[in-house]
Amino acid sequence: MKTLKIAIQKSGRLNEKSVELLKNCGLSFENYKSSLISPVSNFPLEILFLRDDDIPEYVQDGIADLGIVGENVIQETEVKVSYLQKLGFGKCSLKVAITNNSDIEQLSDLNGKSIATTYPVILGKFLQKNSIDADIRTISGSVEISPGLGLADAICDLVSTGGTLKSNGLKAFADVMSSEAVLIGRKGSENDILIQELIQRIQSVLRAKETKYVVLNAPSANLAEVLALLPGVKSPSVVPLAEEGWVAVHTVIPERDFWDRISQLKQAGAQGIVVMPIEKIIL
Ligand SMILES: Nc1ncnc2c1ncn2[C@@H]1O[C@H](COP(=O)(O)OP(=O)(O)OP(=O)(O)O)[C@@H](O)[C@H]1O
Ligand SMILES: O=P(O)(O)OC[C@H]1O[C@H](OP(=O)(O)OP(=O)(O)O)[C@H](O)[C@@H]1O
Ligand SMILES: [Mg+2]
Repeated sequence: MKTLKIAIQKSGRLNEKSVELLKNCGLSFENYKSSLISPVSNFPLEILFLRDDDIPEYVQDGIADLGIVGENVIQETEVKVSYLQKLGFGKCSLKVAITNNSDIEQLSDLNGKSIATTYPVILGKFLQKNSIDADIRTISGSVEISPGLGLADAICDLVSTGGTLKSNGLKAFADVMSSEAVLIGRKGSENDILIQELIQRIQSVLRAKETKYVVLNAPSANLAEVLALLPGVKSPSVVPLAEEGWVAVHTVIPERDFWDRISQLKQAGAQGIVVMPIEKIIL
């Protein structure tokens, strides 16, 4: 039987979440820091642990069938791969940032300036699109210190909390792209049966992450009002309680409108609300 290969980051921002996602998909493997390849014992899959920069090309060239990597790295390496699934972690933005005391006020002020980055390809396209003629200084890391060292007038780097910019006396100036981790495959690989199975497992984990299993008690007289607040996977389950005139309602509700709903439910007479995490939702 064919064995798939999936490339994930060996260490760094995406490693832990990538391993966690695969484990949550029911895949059983050892995550030795020293080994660069790990077989999955209960699915025809091998996991390759790589530098994230190499993952898009490995997938494009068929050395790995699948990869988990940030969209920023895919765009920078200009590979031709299929985006199979956004994964909801590793969220960040690529931004141009300037020093707090900079005289740069609008995009056109970047003309003639130097910008340090580890993303010369994406930045080059952004500058071209905005008809800006600036000098791109490609460096391999610690980009945020370059204006302080007099190496560049501005930087283009990844930002999430903004803490690194702030601690280096910089402020965000322009958004270049937003990014998150994605599952990629070779062009056409989405038709492969094993890959489809893996995507389905990943989707069931992601769906479950976005939702909570809620059990609550409510007076039967208020049931209609409570049910109107609870869209279930299909329809909420209603179970009579031992105490006359009360029911227990079981349902699945999206995390994003969770708190809103909880307060509305309480107003509608719901009590003893228990919220539980869900491992998988298979549709
Ligand atoms: N501050 C951040 N918050 C959230 N996600 C981030 C952040 N910084 C980077 N990322 C995402 O995580 C990916 C990996 O970041 P990391 O800093 O570990 O990369 P790296 O140092 O290039 O790692 P490698 O050693 O594998 O080359 C980035 O390409 C980006 O998609
Ligand atoms: O906005 P913040 O939350 O401060 O995050 C931004 C920082 O995160 C990334 O680096 P990382 O910490 O991954 O280290 P690296 O530069 O060694 O890759 C990025 O290159 C920024 O420096
Ligand atoms: Mg890298």
